[in-house]
Amino acid sequence: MIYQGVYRTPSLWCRLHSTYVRKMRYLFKLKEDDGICRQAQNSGTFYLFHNLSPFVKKVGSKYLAPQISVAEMKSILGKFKQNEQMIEDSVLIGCSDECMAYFALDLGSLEKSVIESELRGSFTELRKAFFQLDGKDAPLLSSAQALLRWHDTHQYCSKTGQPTQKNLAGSKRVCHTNGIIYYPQMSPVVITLVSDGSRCLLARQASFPKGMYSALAGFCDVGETLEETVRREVAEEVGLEVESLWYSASQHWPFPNSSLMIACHALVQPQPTKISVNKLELEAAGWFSLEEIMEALRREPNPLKQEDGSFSLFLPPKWAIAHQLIQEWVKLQASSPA
Ligand SMILES: NC(=O)c1ccc[n+]([C@@H]2O[C@H](COP(=O)([O-])OP(=O)(O)OC[C@H]3O[C@@H](n4cnc5c(N)ncnc54)[C@H](O)[C@@H]3O)[C@@H](O)[C@H]2O)c1
Ligand SMILES: [Mg+2]
Repeated sequence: MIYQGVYRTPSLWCRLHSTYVRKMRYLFKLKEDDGICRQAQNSGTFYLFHNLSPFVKKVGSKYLAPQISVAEMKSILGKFKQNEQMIEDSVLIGCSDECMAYFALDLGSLEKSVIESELRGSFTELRKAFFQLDGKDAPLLSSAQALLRWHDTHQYCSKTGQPTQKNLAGSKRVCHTNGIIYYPQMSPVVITLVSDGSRCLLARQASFPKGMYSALAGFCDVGETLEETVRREVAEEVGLEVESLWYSASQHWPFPNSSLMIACHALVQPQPTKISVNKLELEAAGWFSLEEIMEALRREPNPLKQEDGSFSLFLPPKWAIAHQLIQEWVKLQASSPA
């Protein structure tokens, strides 16, 4: 009872809870209550997409993701003679410290160029814009795209074949024929930086930009623990046995679909450390010294052709969790006895 009373008295509510707790409780209510979510849509802001490409503005070498007001949204929909109810197709992706809700909406059914000239920006592939996005925009657009994609591909119940309906916030879809509730999914992926104590192991797939090497990554199989996935992937991809491992951090990753990247460090026995590369998975893999890694960290994350035609080693951009793993490994080397 006290709890409910507090909820209804905003000033007391604000005094009793930190900004973070207030935001989380507010988002929870929006996901649970379509009525409150509808009100939030009428005062919130919108990140726009067109067939899953986010709307961005280029400022110098950076991309910014503008938040479109509900008034602007209504004006755009009016220009296309679309019903304002289309706003309800949006999905909730967060809120400001003042509890103003952020939504994402895909306007793929409307003419792209008209929206672009109206709002003076462009719908740009997320892969192209991702690494030049502002620190706050990248995770928002990444989860927004993942959520919009999931709704687009889960329009029908896989049991009955009947249409499913999203709740206003987009945190679930329901098949009203049999009551099955579908929740957005993501695939767990481990990403592991293997070390032998003095060197670290990096690998590249043929699809990577020339010269880029990263930590080993792999999807979790059903039933596996994270530890089992790390051990299996290292054995599968480079033929080594992990001796010990520890968790570092995690990151949502939008490519090619929605993944939860779980980053770990792993140690293998110092001897033998001969790599046997699984050519079905990787183009190349190798051990790199601290000096080589430090030099690569100073380089821009772009292909750089050398005189002999080969490409200089470069590492994933700062945003990628692989980069953070490498930075941590460098710090660890500096702090551990020679
Ligand atoms: N954020 C980062 O720093 C970073 C760095 C490296 C890789 N990654 C990501 O890690 C992911 C996994 O790496 P990988 O490609 O080496 O994985 P992987 O070694 O498991 O090999 C990929 C193969 O696994 C199979 N697979 C099994 N489950 C799958 C699923 N749920 N979705 C798609 N394929 C599945 C497919 O056959 C696919 O070709 C990639 O999507 C990549 O974008 C992120
Ligand atoms: Mg892999």
